[in-house]
Amino acid sequence: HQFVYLFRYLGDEEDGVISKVSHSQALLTKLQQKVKQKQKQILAKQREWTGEEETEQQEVPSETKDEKRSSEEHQQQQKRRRKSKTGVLLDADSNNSEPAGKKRRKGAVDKKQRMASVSPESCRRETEREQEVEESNKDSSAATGFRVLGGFESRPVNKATRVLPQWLAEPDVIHRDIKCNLVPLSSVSGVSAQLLRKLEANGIQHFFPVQAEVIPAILEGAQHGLLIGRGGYRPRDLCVSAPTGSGKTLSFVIPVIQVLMERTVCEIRALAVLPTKELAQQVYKVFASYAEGTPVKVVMLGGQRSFAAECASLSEQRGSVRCSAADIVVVTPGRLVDHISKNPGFCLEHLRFLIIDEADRMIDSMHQSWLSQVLKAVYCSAAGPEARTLFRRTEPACITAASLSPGQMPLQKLLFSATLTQNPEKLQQLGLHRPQLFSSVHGPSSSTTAADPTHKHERFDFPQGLTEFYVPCTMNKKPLLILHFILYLKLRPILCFTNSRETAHRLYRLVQLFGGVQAAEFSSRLSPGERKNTLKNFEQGKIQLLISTDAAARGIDISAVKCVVNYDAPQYIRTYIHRIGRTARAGKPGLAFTFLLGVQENNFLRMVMEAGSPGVQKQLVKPESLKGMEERYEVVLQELADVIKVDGVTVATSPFHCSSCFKLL
Ligand SMILES: Nc1ncnc2c1ncn2[C@@H]1O[C@H](COP(=O)(O)OP(=O)(O)OP(=O)(O)O)[C@@H](O)[C@H]1O
Repeated sequence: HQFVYLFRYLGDEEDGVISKVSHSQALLTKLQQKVKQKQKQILAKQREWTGEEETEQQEVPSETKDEKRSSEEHQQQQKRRRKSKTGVLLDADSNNSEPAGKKRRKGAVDKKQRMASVSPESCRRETEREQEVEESNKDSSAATGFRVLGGFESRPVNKATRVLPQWLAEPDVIHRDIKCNLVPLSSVSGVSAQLLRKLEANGIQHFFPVQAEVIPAILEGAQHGLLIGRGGYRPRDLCVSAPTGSGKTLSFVIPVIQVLMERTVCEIRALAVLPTKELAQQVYKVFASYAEGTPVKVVMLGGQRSFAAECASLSEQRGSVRCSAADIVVVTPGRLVDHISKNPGFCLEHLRFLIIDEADRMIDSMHQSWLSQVLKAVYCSAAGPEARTLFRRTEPACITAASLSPGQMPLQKLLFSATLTQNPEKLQQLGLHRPQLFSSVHGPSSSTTAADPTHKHERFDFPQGLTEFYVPCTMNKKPLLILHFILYLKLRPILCFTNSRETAHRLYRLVQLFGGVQAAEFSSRLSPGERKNTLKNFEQGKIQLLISTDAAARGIDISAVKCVVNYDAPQYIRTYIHRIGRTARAGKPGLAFTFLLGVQENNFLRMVMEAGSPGVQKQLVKPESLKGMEERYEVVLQELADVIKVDGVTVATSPFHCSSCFKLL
């Protein structure tokens, strides 16, 4: 294009030379002259920028006004072209606002900095490469009169290594093997006889490894009373990453009740935030059970009752004084924000513990800004008259002699998850104070990988008693497989996960129509009351097959679940870990099956192995094993189409969306 442009430009200009030599030769000569002129101009301008005397400029024949304009236009066009091709200017440009000399100096500095940050060997290679490019540029410049741009060949780039903060890279290790690392209750000091008796009464003879590590750490932070931590400093925030079913709940319930047992003030001093109503209900039950018989009061705010009823449950009349009826509040983020903003009686100024269970999921729900609202409510008295009271607290800042006197009521954050993120940017959103991480390791062979901060994939712990299988299948065999598991292999109760509530509902209807299995569904199609009853029935053994969305994937503790089936393969490793973690809890054995279509096999197996799974075994089900059910299945599919129509399930949102495709369910 540049050539075409220049030829056209030169062709418009008639002069006497053209009549003597051939047209093309004349054009070429003219072109070379123009290029030389341009180079001289650029050189002159560079000198001008660098403060040198402009001498050669005068030797350049002066251009007519039109030529100048055309030349400028040409430059502009070239510049635009270069920009659009490479995104950057590759040559010294007189229209550039940055002086060329300055550019050169900057380039040299950049290069120096680059050189300083790489190894001597790569330094040498880079210099050699640049010299080669320069040499070839010189040769071609001499031959053609053009400056040849270069240096576009692909070069190896030094990989950036991920460096974790020390607290994440070097955690306090929790033993993964529960059974071999049970700790006698009496070995953990600081737990009152009353709580120990309660533990024993609930069938707990030993502490699990996570409890033996975390309970003393929380108690230590409150050893010198509620006001100060060890050595007079604010206690460190704690993060706990331990496998599903390893007993994380008791590792915060016991020490928090222990610390708050001396009921010095009637105020909310612990807040446990959980992502769903069902989980909040479950944790509330554990808190309530261990707080019974102590002065500590626990209140649940999950939206099951009216807002007014929840407000009333938070305060009580003591003579003429109204005070908090709750020491510990268990809450979901939505309801928490409602109480902070609409309930004037909801006071967090005395909050000592903020427990964030399923912390990675809670970080993802940070858009609800629940944490910033909690912190605002916690530190709101700093500027008011209460600022002079014993419980004065200010926003955490640098520790100075002045900031430590008088003592402040600290707020300690306690984070728990089986899949705690290692992403420092995500964790930063929580504003952790000198965090301490407790984490389990993956066994001797892979422990170095787990601790290796440069490892590309996040690795997690899998429950020890768990055996993982995958079942290769086709879409239309999936319902038959689940029926086969229940009716012939007698694997029950089964917790079965689908990726959508529509699939959960249709599968539930199909199993119902097929008969012979007590099934139920669990998803957002159900009201909170219905979900609560369904879980209760499942726990009591009244349901053999519970077909659920990921609503039941996290935290739900039902010890009877012997088998988890991923009817739909999970998309994310975290989802997989939480789903399969509904079985093999508390060191018990459990089975997890994942139904995989041919196209899913490789990706799924890679994802699971990279996450640190000890291995997923292939489980083949012979087609003959399903033969006996096929006739009935065909009949049921016809009935199902009508049932689904009545139920009003949006067929279009489903992957099985035409009547013939119901066969694919
Ligand atoms: N020391 C113990 N001895 C016996 N059973 C225990 C002990 N600690 C906890 N458990 C039981 O282990 C089960 C799992 O505990 P918990 O629900 O706290 O696990 P978790 O680590 O929170 O799991 P998830 O990550 O799935 O939420 C519960 O039924 C609990 O009662």
